[in-house]
Amino acid sequence: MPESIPILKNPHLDAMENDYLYHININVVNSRSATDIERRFGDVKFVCLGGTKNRMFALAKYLRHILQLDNGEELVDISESGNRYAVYKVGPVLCCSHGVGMSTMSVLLHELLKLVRYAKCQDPVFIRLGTSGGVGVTPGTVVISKDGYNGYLRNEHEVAILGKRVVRPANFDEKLANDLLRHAKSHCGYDVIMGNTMAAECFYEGQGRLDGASCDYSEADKMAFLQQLYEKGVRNIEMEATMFSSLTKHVGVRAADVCVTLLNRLHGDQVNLTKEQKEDFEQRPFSVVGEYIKSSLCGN
Ligand SMILES: O=P(O)(O)O[C@@H]1C[C@H](O)[C@@H](CO)O1
Ligand SMILES: O=c1cc[nH]c(=O)[nH]1
Repeated sequence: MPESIPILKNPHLDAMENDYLYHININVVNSRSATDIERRFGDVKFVCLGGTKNRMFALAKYLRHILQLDNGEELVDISESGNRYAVYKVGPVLCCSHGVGMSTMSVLLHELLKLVRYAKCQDPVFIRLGTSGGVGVTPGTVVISKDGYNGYLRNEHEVAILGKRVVRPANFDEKLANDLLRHAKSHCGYDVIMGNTMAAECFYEGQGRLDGASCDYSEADKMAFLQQLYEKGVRNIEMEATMFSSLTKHVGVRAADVCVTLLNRLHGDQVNLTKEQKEDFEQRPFSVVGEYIKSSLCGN
């Protein structure tokens, strides 16, 4: 497949002289030929995303090591002055924190998608490395998402635009997901599976938990809901997959969601891991995605 530069899906961008990517504090001057942005970011091939700044710092350190790009210099958060998100650049990879949930992630995603367009990146791939609640799987299992399901158990993302309900399909790139799975199976000593992912608007009631500040349903209702999810092939629940898959698909950029499960929701609601267990689990998506990136950069 020939490589291509992301075009996105907004004709107004072509008419803009400059574009200030406000939340990551990157100013794109003369956006039609932004040579400075091309020089700084034109080599980016992978944009990795995850909830927290610390995790993305750890990911950047890990990638720097396995890609043999550690020059001993301090890793710099290039968006620190934006006061919202953290962005680290490790050679051709950006590692970016997106916060909790679709609304915070979508702001960052719009700006990063525009960044790779202005920088003329060749066929960049966006990958979320997250945590999630498992549905019928052993904690620690890594789920590579096939399709995203929303809180109504529909394989779509719904967004209000100009007072109207706009519904877009929520599917991840099939080939990318299969490639990630194939690579993972060849080197991971833990379970890595393909499954559908439900993205909830809320960690508590939206994910059918019994331990939120409010809950108007019974344990039997919760279990029936989780069973319904399982029957739809959903193997994990997090808070970003539908927005992430639908926006990237809509603008023609390949994306994948690789999340470790911290618990099996069929057995409870509380996340009760030790610090060491959590670190071990969070490392798993690093290894799945890191090895994939390494082999892709080597042309395998
Ligand atoms: O990448 P993270 O671990 O932030 O993803 C999940 C989904 C929510 O953002 C958050 C809820 O605890 O964790
Ligand atoms: O159960 C969980 C665990 C992590 N993240 C979620 O969104 N849900």
